[in-house]
Amino acid sequence: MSEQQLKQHRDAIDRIDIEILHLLNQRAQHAREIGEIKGGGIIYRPEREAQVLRRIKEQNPGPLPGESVARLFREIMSECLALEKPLSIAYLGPEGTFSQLATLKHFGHAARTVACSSIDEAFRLVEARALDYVVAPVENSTEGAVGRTLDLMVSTPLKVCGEVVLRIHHHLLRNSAGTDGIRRVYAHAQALAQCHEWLNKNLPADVERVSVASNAEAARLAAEDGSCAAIAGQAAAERFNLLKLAENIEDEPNNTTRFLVLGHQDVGQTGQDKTSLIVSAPNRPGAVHYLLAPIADNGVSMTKFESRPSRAGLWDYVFFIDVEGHHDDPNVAKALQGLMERTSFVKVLGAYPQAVL
Ligand SMILES: O=C(O)C(=O)C[C@]1(C(=O)O)C=C[C@@H](O)C=C1
Repeated sequence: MSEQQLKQHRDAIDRIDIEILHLLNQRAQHAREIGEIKGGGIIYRPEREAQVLRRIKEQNPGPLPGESVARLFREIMSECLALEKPLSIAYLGPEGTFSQLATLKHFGHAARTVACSSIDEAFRLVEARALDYVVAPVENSTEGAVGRTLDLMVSTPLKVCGEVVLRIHHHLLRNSAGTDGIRRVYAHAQALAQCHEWLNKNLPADVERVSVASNAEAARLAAEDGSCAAIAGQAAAERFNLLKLAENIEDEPNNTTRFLVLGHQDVGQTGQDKTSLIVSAPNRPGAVHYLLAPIADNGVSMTKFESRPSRAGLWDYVFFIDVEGHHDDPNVAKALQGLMERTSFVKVLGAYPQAVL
């Protein structure tokens, strides 16, 4: 390519950048005015955000991939929303955990993310309205349910208003190159379990595996001691300036964690929603089958079914159910009505848009 052709393209990019800049600010101005119309009411509108992102993906002419343009618009909306009112989001800290990554993926980088020392504390701060929303891990594709989040959902007055699905990649991290001299590997218990096969194959048997409270804590410990390594994600590697000795060491390549976003609001329909609920059933043969019949009878698909012992009575169970659709969609509303006629305890946790990113 000649110098002259290069210059032509760069001149075009310069012009386009200024156009984008003006358009972005026009967009921000509209958001600011919407903020005034809302007048101190609820600023964050998950249903509208999902519609904006879906529309961008559908209408994207390329060559940029749909996922990439959606990510860019995620950040644009995050900045526009912050002009209306900056949001504060509680997550299970410390900084650099997958929970923080999930929070940023869902709310964008203009949101203020607040690291909490436990999932309980994160819920409590939002329940007390000290922070606006909480992002809590609820299930992992290899490790299953996150029990503490499920237990908190039974009693919280908060409502589910969104979901985030995050691909989990684990790396082996150290403060110097090479695996020689590693005596110990720190990781969260779930990360140790998710990388079990890889560790068996790639590290000597006498390397001690020590579970700690979070992957970020593991990275912090490895940063301090050259004879230790950590298993953690990209964010923790960056935060503690560690080298990646091996990337993507999780045994299951499709390892994903699903998080729920909880706040104080009901979310409207978008046409591609989920509803989460908790029901109880007595410990009797056929009880669950009888209870769930209205879901199938109304053509509603169930995307999750998780049982946990109820704390109320010995051997009674509560069931965490996700169905496709919004509780105001006619078929879902009928299914819920049927459920309520068959059990004494149904708690609708919320209806929210299916994850877009
Ligand atoms: O449409 C709104 O209600 C807005 O406030 C605008 C906007 C956006 O930037 O598109 C910003 C924040 C909301 O969560 C949804 C959308």
